[in-house]
Amino acid sequence: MNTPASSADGSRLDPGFDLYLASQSPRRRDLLDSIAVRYRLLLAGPDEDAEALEAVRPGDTPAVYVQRVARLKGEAARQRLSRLQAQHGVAAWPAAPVLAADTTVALDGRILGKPQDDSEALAMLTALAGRSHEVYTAVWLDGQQRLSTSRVTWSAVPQDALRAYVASGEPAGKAGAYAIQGRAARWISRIEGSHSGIVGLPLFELDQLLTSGK
Ligand SMILES: Cc1cn([C@H]2C[C@H](O)[C@@H](COP(=O)(O)OP(=O)(O)OP(=O)(O)O)O2)c(=O)[nH]c1=O
Repeated sequence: MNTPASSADGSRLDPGFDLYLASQSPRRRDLLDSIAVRYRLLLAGPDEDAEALEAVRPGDTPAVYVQRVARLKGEAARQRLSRLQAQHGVAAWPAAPVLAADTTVALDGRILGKPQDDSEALAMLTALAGRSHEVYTAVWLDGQQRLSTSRVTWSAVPQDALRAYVASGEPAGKAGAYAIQGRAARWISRIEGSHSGIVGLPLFELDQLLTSGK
């Protein structure tokens, strides 16, 4: 078969990027940029229910949950790529690995996802302040997975400061209602694990996946 993504001797041509990134998270894009991994976005269409993939099921531990969600995101993206290749051809959508990830925060084993509104964000932040919690990020690359687990310790934070933080808008769309790469950094006294994993894409584990496929 003659595919534009292959040379005459069958070896794969460089499509101009290293992988498809199946994520709308700007943090994941920034992290890939930081290690010079070239990506092309492969985003869910309006017909795909991204929220349904993230539903917590009875009995889920945070580790089981986050790995399932990363896998479901990755598998949905692979199907999306196949559809795009069938519609537009492999010249437009060349073969390349597909990357997906999911991040969740867990306090005493309880999953804290993205806050639905400001009051839920404040409740999450109030629970996290003055304590340690875990951040799990699962990274999925073409059917292979790695899990990054980190422990994050928050100092005690006055309620009015947490309220002001919620009002800043930063907690929206973030697991656990905070961003270690943002204003919340001033309250984090200690991390054990992976800073990039807490932000949303563990770069050591990603590199292991990228190099194990070579
Ligand atoms: C704990 C923490 C989370 N986060 C973010 C990373 C993720 O973007 C988000 C968790 O949501 P995810 O569902 O993992 O990702 P997403 O919905 O942003 O993007 P997509 O599903 O398209 O890949 O929380 C931070 O940016 N900083 C932090 O310190």
